Amino acid sequence: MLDLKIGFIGGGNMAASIIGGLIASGVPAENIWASDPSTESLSKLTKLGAIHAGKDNNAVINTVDVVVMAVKPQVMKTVANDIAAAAQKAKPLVISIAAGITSDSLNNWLGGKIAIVRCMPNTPALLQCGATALYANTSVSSIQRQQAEHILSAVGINLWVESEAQLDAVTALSGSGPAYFFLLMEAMQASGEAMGLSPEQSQKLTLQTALGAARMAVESDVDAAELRRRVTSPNGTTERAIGIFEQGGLRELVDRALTGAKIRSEELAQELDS
Ligand SMILES: NC(=O)C1=CN([C@@H]2O[C@H](COP(=O)(O)OP(=O)(O)OC[C@H]3O[C@@H](n4cnc5c(N)ncnc54)[C@H](O)[C@@H]3O)[C@@H](O)[C@H]2O)C=CC1
Ligand SMILES: O=C(O)[C@@H]1CCC=N1
Repeated sequence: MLDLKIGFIGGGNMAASIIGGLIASGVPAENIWASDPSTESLSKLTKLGAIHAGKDNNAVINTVDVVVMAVKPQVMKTVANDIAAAAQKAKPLVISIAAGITSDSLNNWLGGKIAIVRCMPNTPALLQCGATALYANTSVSSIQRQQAEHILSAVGINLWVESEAQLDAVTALSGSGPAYFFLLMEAMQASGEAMGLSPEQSQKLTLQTALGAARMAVESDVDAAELRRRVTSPNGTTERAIGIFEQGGLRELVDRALTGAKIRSEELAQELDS
């Protein structure tokens, strides 16, 4: 795996995170290629290590075993069409991290019969603390599955889904998910301030509470519901707050919000396919 030549088309935030994670996990920088028209993106990438960074997407395809497509969904079709001839010749494993682009669309834009792993990471990948779900089309071999896992595991945990449609649920849950926790943090901070704490105090207490709760939920051998019950003393303060959340329909609201995100993910796939 250390000899694998890995390329990135599009060298923005997500690509930089994955490249940073790969180098931190021991992948030699000289085995990494990246292309991006932006001089600013390229200079950020070269600061991560001595990777081969340039502006020619086709040069990357012609060189690597695995290419990560890390451009915005809206430009994916143009970029894929531009590299299709080279991809047909070189037949690399193509990993797409773009939201809403189906493996069928990308395969068609690349000229067909391409091994494609479509995945949905999330922004905590920036801290190598991401959660990624992966889906492989039928052209992907078991060795290529391992290569995709190797690359995405550099930025956090990953798991496979067997149906591509499940990626819409993943997008709604973990792709967009960090924003839901940030929203709750914003609301808790505002409430702390309204109750008389300074903005600094409220922010500090909110953020450490979020971090502590997340670590407990991940590291404990009991589930979130049990951890919640353990904070909730009979007739105490937590019970009052949880009761108000439940009466306000928090669970139903969360379900409606995530279902809305899933439907939007399905719509995006149709819009981007046209
Ligand atoms: N931000 C998020 O929460 C998540 C983003 N993604 C996906 O990751 C992908 C990349 O997103 P970011 O890194 O946040 O975007 P970004 O804007 O930071 O990076 C995109 C890069 O593509 C480059 N680019 C533009 N045209 C190009 C071309 N013709 N050839 C090569 N490179 C080109 C841009 O110069 C830029 O550096 C997107 O498809 C997005 O859907 C996936 C999961 C989560
Ligand atoms: O909001 C979005 O559409 C993208 C997909 C997952 C996170 N950001």
